[in-house]
Amino acid sequence: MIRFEHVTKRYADGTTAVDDLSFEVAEGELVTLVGPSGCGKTTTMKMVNRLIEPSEGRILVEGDDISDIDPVQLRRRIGYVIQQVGLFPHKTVLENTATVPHLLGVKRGKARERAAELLDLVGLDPAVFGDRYPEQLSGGQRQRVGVARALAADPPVLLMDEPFGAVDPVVREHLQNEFLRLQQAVRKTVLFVTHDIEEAVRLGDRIAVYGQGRIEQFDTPSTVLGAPANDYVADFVGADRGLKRLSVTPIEEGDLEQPPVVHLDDPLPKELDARWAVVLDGENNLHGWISAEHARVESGTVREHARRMEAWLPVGASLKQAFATMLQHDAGWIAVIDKDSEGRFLGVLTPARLHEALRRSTAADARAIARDEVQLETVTKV
Ligand SMILES: Nc1ncnc2c1ncn2[C@@H]1O[C@H](COP(=O)(O)OP(=O)(O)OP(=O)(O)O)[C@@H](O)[C@H]1O
Repeated sequence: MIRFEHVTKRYADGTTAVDDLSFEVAEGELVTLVGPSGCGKTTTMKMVNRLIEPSEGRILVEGDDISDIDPVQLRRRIGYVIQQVGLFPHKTVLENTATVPHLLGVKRGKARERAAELLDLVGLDPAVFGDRYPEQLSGGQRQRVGVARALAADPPVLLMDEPFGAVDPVVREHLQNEFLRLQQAVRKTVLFVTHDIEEAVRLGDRIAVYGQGRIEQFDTPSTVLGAPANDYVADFVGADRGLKRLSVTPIEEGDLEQPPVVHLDDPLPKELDARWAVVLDGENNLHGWISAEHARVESGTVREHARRMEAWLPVGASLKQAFATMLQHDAGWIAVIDKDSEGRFLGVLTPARLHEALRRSTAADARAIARDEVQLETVTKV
């Protein structure tokens, strides 16, 4: 847990970089700090590991006031990943990763074993990359070593300052996805600084949108995109926030349409009240589809004429993935299957249903906010 209580940072020249900041990152939560250049994100982050001391207020890490902890001790409890990874150029990848545990007193052999595990975890085969030097890696690979090294001491808290800022957009997205997968496994308490709203939305359990030294909104990605707290946030998240919102809204079962369904061993259906039917196997798993026109003029069983269905997703995938899948396969609809089974068919998502799902989620957030406001007012009156 990281907790800011009324923290202000004034630099010697009078600049107030952070002004009366209070918020909390819960245990195992990933909070992204996002905002324009110079708004105080890095200052916020560096106060957590005492690279910068606050002028006022206090910060707690795992319940302890950090001003009571020796900075060196403190930094051992906190992993730190920055854009310019700062790997030791004369040490191999494995040595770089094993350095911190070794400093903490772990025996060399054990530290190297742990380092190899971590490299594996961040997607670098230690047998291939372990003995290379940093200059023999791509930018994306160096960032992965940076993440592995930050995790090496198994710190409960991770600070990440634009860790994927220096790589191209494709590698960046790849690293983000890998990092999300990793975070599911290790569940660290993470404070992640970025100036890229897309990145903030994709990674954060919650997002803090910064104005000048202050948080303008602190909420889940879908609420920030669907119901920006004020004009500043609306402007910052962009006029295309509806599109961004697609990526944080999951497909739910209630969004799906139920088209006609036939089974592989059925005779070809002669009457269908749609232009196509979904084809399922004996266990109601998705097999493919068949067009009504084709079924009417041909003979035999469904199995002989069914076409494979490539455009499908598990329930819970994002509406953005749904949209991309439709475009990729030039499909007017996509099949949605159960995520825990072998592919049990649940229904289909059409463009109209996708649009409804998007409106449903925007409306739900707007209602939730209205309810909060009502409750706050009631409390104030009492
Ligand atoms: N040592 C310093 N002395 C004086 N002012 C500083 C110092 N360090 C930062 N600032 C100022 O404090 C403000 C916040 O800086 P900070 O680095 O926290 O912003 P940021 O949001 O991380 O920006 P960026 O995205 O550009 O890294 C800026 O106006 C900056 O110029």
